[in-house]
Amino acid sequence: MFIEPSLAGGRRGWIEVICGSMFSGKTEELIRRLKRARIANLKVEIFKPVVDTRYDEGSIVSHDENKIVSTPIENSQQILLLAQEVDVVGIDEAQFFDAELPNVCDQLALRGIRVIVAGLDMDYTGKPFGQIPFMLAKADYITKLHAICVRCGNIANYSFRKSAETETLLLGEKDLYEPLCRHCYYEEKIKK
Ligand SMILES: Nc1ncnc2c1ncn2[C@@H]1O[C@H](COP(=O)(O)OP(=O)(O)O)[C@@H](O)[C@H]1O
Ligand SMILES: Cc1cn([C@H]2C[C@H](O)[C@@H](COP(=O)(O)O)O2)c(=O)[nH]c1=O
Ligand SMILES: [Zn+2]
Repeated sequence: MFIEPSLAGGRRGWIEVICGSMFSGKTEELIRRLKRARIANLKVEIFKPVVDTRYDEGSIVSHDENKIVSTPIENSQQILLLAQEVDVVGIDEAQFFDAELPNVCDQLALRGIRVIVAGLDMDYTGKPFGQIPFMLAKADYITKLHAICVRCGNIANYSFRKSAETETLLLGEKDLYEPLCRHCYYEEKIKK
């Protein structure tokens, strides 16, 4: 389990990245860290891309319906304007943000802000997703989570798309995606 670094020795910003497949617990872990920051009386702001309209427009919501209020934004630069006087910034579904995201997170960390970014590390084809690989390169702390493979029960790091659509951005849940281990993922891919 991730334990917050000590703030002793003055205020220093840093970047945490939580990555993994769908259903691996990224949103739950993000919410857990943000709630603990609030318990510590830190000022927290939470952002998600406006394209993610699943569940609730004004909150981030986990697959188990654990939720926390967030601000939907069009682009990553808006975070710089909206995150004034805050101690902690949380960003969910970060794979959907634009190419400025790593730079924005660097600037926030330089302001002394703790930045916690959660997102899918791979898209449905198994390729690195959006800015997440760049965020992993910049991160001070990385947590990779795993779901459970719905075919064999091993740990899953792939998000298998069940439908034939080929666009990268396709919002969905269990209707469209299932978490699979490497072995089961490639077995399914061959069948397609
Ligand atoms: N195959 C699965 N493996 C693990 N968790 C699953 C699975 N299917 C459903 N879940 C549920 O999803 C929850 C994680 O949801 P969430 O934090 O929203 O994940 P993520 O943001 O990574 O998609 C788990 O606590 C569990 O209750
Ligand atoms: C793999 C993959 C996923 N998506 C979409 C599907 C969901 O709406 C989100 C991921 O949500 P989660 O909190 O990680 O479960 O992303 C996509 O658009 N394209 C993909 O390749
Ligand atoms: Zn499997």
